[in-house]
Amino acid sequence: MPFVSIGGITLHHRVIEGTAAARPIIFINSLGTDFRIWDDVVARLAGEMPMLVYDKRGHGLSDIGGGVGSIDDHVDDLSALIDHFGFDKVVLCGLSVGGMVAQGLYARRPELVEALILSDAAHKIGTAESWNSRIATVERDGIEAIAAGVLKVWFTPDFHANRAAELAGCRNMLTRQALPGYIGTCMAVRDADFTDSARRIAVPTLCIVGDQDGSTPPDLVRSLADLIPGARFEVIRGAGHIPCIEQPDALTALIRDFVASLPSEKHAHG
Ligand SMILES: O=C(O)CC1=CCC(=O)O1
Repeated sequence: MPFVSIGGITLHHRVIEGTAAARPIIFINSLGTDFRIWDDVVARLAGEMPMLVYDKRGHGLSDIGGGVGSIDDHVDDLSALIDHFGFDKVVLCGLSVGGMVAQGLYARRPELVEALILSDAAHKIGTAESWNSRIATVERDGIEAIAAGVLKVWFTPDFHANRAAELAGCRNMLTRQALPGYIGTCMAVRDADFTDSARRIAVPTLCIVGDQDGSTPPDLVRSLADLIPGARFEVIRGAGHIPCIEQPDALTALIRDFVASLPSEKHAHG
């Protein structure tokens, strides 16, 4: 079974084999989702590069973990996973809070990171007030109470109008996350600020955003890209906060092109 227990936490993951000549990419999911959000991207990249997807703690089939949630806990898990699989260097692709976890891993263990792909992520997301209000609502009324609002920022009006089955499935994914895991991750996002460390990122970085992202809008993601020396900034048209579900072709093309541009020997095969 695709589970590993490290640092007292059991993490659910999936390894997708790819050519050993390419660096592995690790995909990190966002708040209220599990690793299935990457399915359509991983299917398109299959065979090109090794990939690892995992449910970050508190989500999917991974453990919730104890105590108050912090980005450091998520970084601990990712760091331990990289060691567990024996990767010497990886490309990290994180969505939203997943992009914060990627920034945190780079800040702690930069030698492990060849490049960063930060999708709909920022150095700081939301305000303490907005997160405290969300936490209070879900503590009182459950994730159901915020689901309609969250789905509005996740997906465009076009997705809502034309992809009813996927919308319903994503709603199930959101509302079925464990409440303590969801709340812990809200706390982690609330307390995270990578403004200073973003300025010190010294690996190739691609910042991507959906043009209709209502959570980390294009201007915010652009401001992250502006902080990171040499970062590339790309907008995906017709996407909200989760381009890997809404526009997997466009996201995959950006990932493929970015990875092919990396200077390392591992990618020299083209
Ligand atoms: O669910 C949301 O509101 C969007 C989001 C913020 C951080 C994250 O990971 O997702």
